[in-house]
Amino acid sequence: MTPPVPAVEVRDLRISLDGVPILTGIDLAVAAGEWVTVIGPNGAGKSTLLRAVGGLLPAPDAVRLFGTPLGALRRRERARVVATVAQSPVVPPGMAVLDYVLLGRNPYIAPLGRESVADLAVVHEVLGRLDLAGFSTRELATLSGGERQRVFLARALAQGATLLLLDEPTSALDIGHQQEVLELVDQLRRTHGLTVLATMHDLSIAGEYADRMVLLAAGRIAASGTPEQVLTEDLLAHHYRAHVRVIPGPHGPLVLPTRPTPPPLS
Ligand SMILES: Nc1ncnc2c1ncn2[C@@H]1O[C@H](COP(=O)(O)OP(=O)(O)OP(=O)(O)O)[C@@H](O)[C@H]1O
Repeated sequence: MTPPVPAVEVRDLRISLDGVPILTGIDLAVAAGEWVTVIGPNGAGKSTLLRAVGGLLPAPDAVRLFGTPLGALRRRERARVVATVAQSPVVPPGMAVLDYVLLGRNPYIAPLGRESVADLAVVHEVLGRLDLAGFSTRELATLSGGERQRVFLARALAQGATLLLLDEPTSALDIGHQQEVLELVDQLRRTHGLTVLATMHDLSIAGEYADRMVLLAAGRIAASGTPEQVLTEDLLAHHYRAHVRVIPGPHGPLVLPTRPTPPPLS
């Protein structure tokens, strides 16, 4: 039997930016329906990896989405397959929330055409799911950081792509909204077969939702495997230079930062 085609297949990905090597020799496969979270210290290359997988950096042959090389997908085709929530998306000045989320439907609207009733229905449904219905006429720039982050996710969900790339999707959210958003993504994964490739700095939350994790350090994969295999005190101490305790939790390891013993007062 031939193995199923992965949603994401990255082979020997090398990215340099302004002549500086950022990613070197990355190999990664994400199965359809899987949730993989990339962790790693600041500057490790996590966002760069997501941008390359999303087609926002040139990697036409090193990345395949559902078996098709990125370079063979036209922009509109690509947008129906993969939706990205960037770390700090551009906020168009003066744009209302509803119009911004409607941008997610562009891959389905003919050039110079108008959105259909079905497009608007998708947008309203997504706004409702993300607790944003009351914000639809508000100017996006006036929302709080957390409200805006939910709008960015809403736009990606309205895109109807089967692969979601989430770069720090919950960094501005309070713990209630963090759980709400991640539970929604997980629910969509189960009901709609979404595949998720995410980056996160909150390691305990990352481990609770991911099937597999990848630890990126200095542009290379330093470890990958289940959350239990990657979230170890030794790996985190080595790559983050952090003092942590890792204890078993009900849905994955819990990573607790612990202060190093302070020197005695002289
Ligand atoms: N245009 C550029 N020219 C040179 N270096 C760049 C450029 N863009 C990004 N970099 C560098 O690439 C490295 C990886 O950046 P990236 O944003 O992918 O890291 P990250 O792991 O997502 O970090 P963080 O956790 O801080 O968000 C960083 O050292 C960054 O300074």
